[in-house]
Amino acid sequence: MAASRMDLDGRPIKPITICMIGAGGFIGSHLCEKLMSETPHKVLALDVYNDKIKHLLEPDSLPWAGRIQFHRLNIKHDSRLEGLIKMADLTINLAAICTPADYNTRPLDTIYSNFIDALPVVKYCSENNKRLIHFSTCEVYGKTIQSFLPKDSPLRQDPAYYVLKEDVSPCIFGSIEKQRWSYACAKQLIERLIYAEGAENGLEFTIVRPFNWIGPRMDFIPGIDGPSEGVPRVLACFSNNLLRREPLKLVDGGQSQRTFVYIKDAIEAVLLMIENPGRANGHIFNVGNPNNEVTVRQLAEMMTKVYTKVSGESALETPTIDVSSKEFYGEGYDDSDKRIPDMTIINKQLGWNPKTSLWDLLESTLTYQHRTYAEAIKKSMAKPTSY
Ligand SMILES: NC(=O)c1ccc[n+]([C@@H]2O[C@H](COP(=O)([O-])OP(=O)(O)OC[C@H]3O[C@@H](n4cnc5c(N)ncnc54)[C@H](O)[C@@H]3O)[C@@H](O)[C@H]2O)c1
Ligand SMILES: O=C(O)[C@H]1O[C@H](OP(=O)(O)OP(=O)(O)OC[C@H]2O[C@@H](n3ccc(=O)[nH]c3=O)[C@H](O)[C@@H]2O)[C@H](O)[C@@H](O)[C@@H]1O
Repeated sequence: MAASRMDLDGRPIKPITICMIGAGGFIGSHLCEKLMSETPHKVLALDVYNDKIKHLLEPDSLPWAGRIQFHRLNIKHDSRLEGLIKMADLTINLAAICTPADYNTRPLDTIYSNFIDALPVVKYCSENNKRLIHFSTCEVYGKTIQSFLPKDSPLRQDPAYYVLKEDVSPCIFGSIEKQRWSYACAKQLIERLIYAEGAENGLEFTIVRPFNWIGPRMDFIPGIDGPSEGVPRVLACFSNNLLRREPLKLVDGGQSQRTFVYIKDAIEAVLLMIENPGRANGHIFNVGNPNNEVTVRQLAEMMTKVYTKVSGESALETPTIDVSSKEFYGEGYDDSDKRIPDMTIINKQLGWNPKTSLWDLLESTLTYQHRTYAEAIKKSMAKPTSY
C-alpha cells in the first residue's frame, strides 16, 4: 500500500509520525480513522478522552495495531508534550473548547484553551523545527461586511461583501461585552502568532479554517453521552430534539446562514495538506462547502424531513419553536450572520473540492444518530423520575 501512494506532484509519499493533539474529538477521530485505514503513517494520539477512537485502539489484532498510540494527557500541564512533539515529524493541533454555549458563559476557559494552551505547542514546534498544522476556525471572519449595509442596499447582492477570503476579508467582531467573540478573538491571535513564527523564525505551518464540518460523532447527546444540561453545536442539538420528539429550537428566528460540509469530504482536504507540505506550508485554508448554504430554519426543516425518512417515525405537529438567544445561550451571545468560504486558494494549492450535498450528508449522519442513540433515549425517557 505504502509504495504506490503518490503526492500531488507525482512523488512517492514517505510514511511519517504525526503528533495529533485533540485526537479523541470529533475531527480527530475521523482523521485517525482515515490515517489508519488508508495510509502508512503513525499517530501519537493525545487527548484527555479516547471514547471516540476506542474502536481504533482495541483489540490488538487490528490491522493498524502499532501505528496508533494513545497518550492520555492534558496539554495545560503535562511535561510529556515537548517529547511527543519531538518524536513526530508533524504536529496537528485540534485541542480546543469550541462549543458556542461556552464562549459567553466560560470566556476565561475559552480564551485559555484557544490561545494560552496552544502557545507551548507553537513554541515547541518552532524551536524543534517541526511542521505544524493548526486548527483555527471560520469564526475568525466574524460578521460579514454585508451585515452592516442598509437592508435595501443593492450592494448586498455583491459577493465582494459576503464571500470570505483568507487573504482579503477583514475579521469583524462585536463589542467586548459580546463575549461570544472570545473564541474567535483567541483563535485570531494564535493565527497571528503562528504566522509571525513563520515570518520571523521559519516555522513551517498550515492553518485550517473549518466551516461547519458535520457528521457522525460530533459532540454529544445531552443526558446520554454528555451532561443533561450541556448545549452542543447545532447538529447535536437538533438531533437530540428529533430523537426525543420535541420541537427544534430556533435561536432568534433561525435566520443566520451557514454552509455545512461533510466531515469525510473535509478530512480528504486535511490528508492532502499532510501529504503535500510543499503546497500547504505557509498557507491558511478555508475548508467548507459553498454549495451547501441554508438558514438555520431551513436546516431544521431539512433535518426533520430526513429524520422522518431514516427513522420511519411520523413528523411532529410542531416541528420548531422560536427561542431568544438570551434564553438559549445567556447574556453576551452574538452570531455570525453568513459564512460562505472562498475556495480559490485550496483549489489552486491542493485541487480539493467538496462532494457531498447537504441532503446526503444529513441522511448518513442522521442514520448514524438514530442507530446509535434511539434505544438509549427511549430507555432514559421511560425511567421513572426519582423524588
Ligand atoms: N467541527 C467543526 O466544524 C470546527 C469548525 C471550526 C473550527 N474547528 C476547530 O477544530 C478543532 C477540533 O474541533 P472538533 O470539532 O473536533 O472539537 P472536539 O471538541 O470534538 O475536539 C477537541 C478535542 O480536544 C481535546 N482537548 C481539549 N483541550 C485539551 C487539552 N487541554 N489537552 C488535551 N486534549 C484537549 C478534547 O478532549 C476533544 O477531544 C478545534 O480547534 C476547533 O476549534 C472545528
Ligand atoms: O463549526 C464551525 O465552523 C464553527 O462554528 C461554530 O459556531 P456556530 O456555527 O455558530 O455554532 P452552532 O452551534 O453549530 O450553531 C449554528 C447556528 O445554529 C443556531 N442554533 C444552535 C443550536 C440550536 O439548538 N438552535 C439554533 O438555532 C445558532 O444560534 C447558530 O446561529 C462553533 O463556534 C465552532 O465549532 C466552529 O468554530
